Amino acid sequence: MHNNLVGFVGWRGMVGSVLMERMLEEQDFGRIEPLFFSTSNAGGKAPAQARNETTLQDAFSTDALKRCAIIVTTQGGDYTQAVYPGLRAAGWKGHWIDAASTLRMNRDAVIVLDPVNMPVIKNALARGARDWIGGNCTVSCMLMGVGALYKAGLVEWMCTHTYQAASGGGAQHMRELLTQYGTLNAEVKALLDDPGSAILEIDRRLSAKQRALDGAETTHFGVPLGGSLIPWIDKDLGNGVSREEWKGMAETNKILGRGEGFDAPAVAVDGFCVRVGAMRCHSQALTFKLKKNVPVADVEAMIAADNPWARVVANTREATLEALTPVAVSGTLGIPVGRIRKLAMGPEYLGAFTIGDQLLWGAAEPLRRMLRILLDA
Ligand SMILES: NC(=O)C1=CN([C@@H]2O[C@H](COP(=O)(O)OP(=O)(O)OC[C@H]3O[C@@H](n4cnc5c(N)ncnc54)[C@H](OP(=O)(O)O)[C@@H]3O)[C@@H](O)[C@H]2O)C=CC1
Ligand SMILES: N[C@@H](CC(=O)OP(=O)(O)O)C(=O)O
Repeated sequence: MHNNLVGFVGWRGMVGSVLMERMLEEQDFGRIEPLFFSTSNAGGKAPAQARNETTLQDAFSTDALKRCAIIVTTQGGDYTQAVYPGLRAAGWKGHWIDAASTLRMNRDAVIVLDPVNMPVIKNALARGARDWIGGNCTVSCMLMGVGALYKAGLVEWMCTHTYQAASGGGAQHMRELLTQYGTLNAEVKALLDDPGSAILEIDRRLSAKQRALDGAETTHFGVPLGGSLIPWIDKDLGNGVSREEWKGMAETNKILGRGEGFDAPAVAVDGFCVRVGAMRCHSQALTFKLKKNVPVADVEAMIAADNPWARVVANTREATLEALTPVAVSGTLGIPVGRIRKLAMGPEYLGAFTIGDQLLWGAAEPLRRMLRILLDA
């Protein structure tokens, strides 16, 4: 095993491309010798970041993968399932950093989000852990925003209702959403151009077109998302809960070092996960039952002080429209938390709204930072 050889699988995909961009911005490639893999073009030319290893390696070759001290994969769960068990069975003892959910709940795997769970990561490093998995995008973005309340032990339970972007499904889903918007616009364009046209006629035609969108325009979402929403994300667990909703509680607690396998009891987290027509930011409306009545100003101060990316947005209309929308957040590492206020149910009930770019903190950034942690260890 070559000491600073870091393998990258999935680097040209959507999450992988965001990871490459961030690594270039942070000059991470100066610390490593990258080895680029491909599932479709082994033997081809590696990207410009390659230095000595300029040929794409076969991502299914255990021998090629075994050369790496660290493997970072953003290729997806099917790839992890196909390759990881055989690689470990072949005796590979390197570090595996992965965006996919496949290994997340394995006993020995750590869900990495170091601004929130550095102690959990350090403990795992000390006991020789080697599997470092990025969390679900909604969970990671939420904890980057309001992790301070969990760290302070203030949360009795949390209910989250999400507004998740098309990008969570992948690049093809983003394209499909935009295609739908285009088709719908074209359907009513002439009426829109005529200021005297009747809005109910526009609405009637639009609804008819949405219902009539052909299969080619709903291949990925299954139904129209443009001008609509889909209150189900990921698999049906068969008990009325979607897999995305199940991850909310399972992953939040695992990231925080609570629940099964840890000494601290789990915090109840539940709610509904909804796909909306946003591009790459996941938004969430949060309801907390706090263990005690904490003044809003104290909550705001804790969130603002927790990490350099969480930002409190004043609970005013003007500030909300300026800073608390997917459009304002997209492509940035900032995690705004706004609409912070006490709810009518009582002084322990707190509401908040938070947004995160699900390709940055939701996917690529925790992996990039875990690589740095391993390089610094
Ligand atoms: N999308 C998301 O929001 C999140 C995704 N993840 C995880 O990351 C995994 C990868 O997601 P994502 O990046 O969206 O997947 P992509 O579909 O964008 O990329 C996955 C792979 O597809 C291959 N590919 C085929 N055609 C193309 C093309 N035209 N352009 C680029 N790549 C192409 C590439 O492999 P090759 O180069 O080998 O051909 C690439 O690495 C997911 O399966 C999931 O496990 C995790 C969190 C969030
Ligand atoms: N399921 C998320 C995206 C994702 O990839 O999540 P996970 O990494 O938990 O499978 C979404 O659709 O928005």
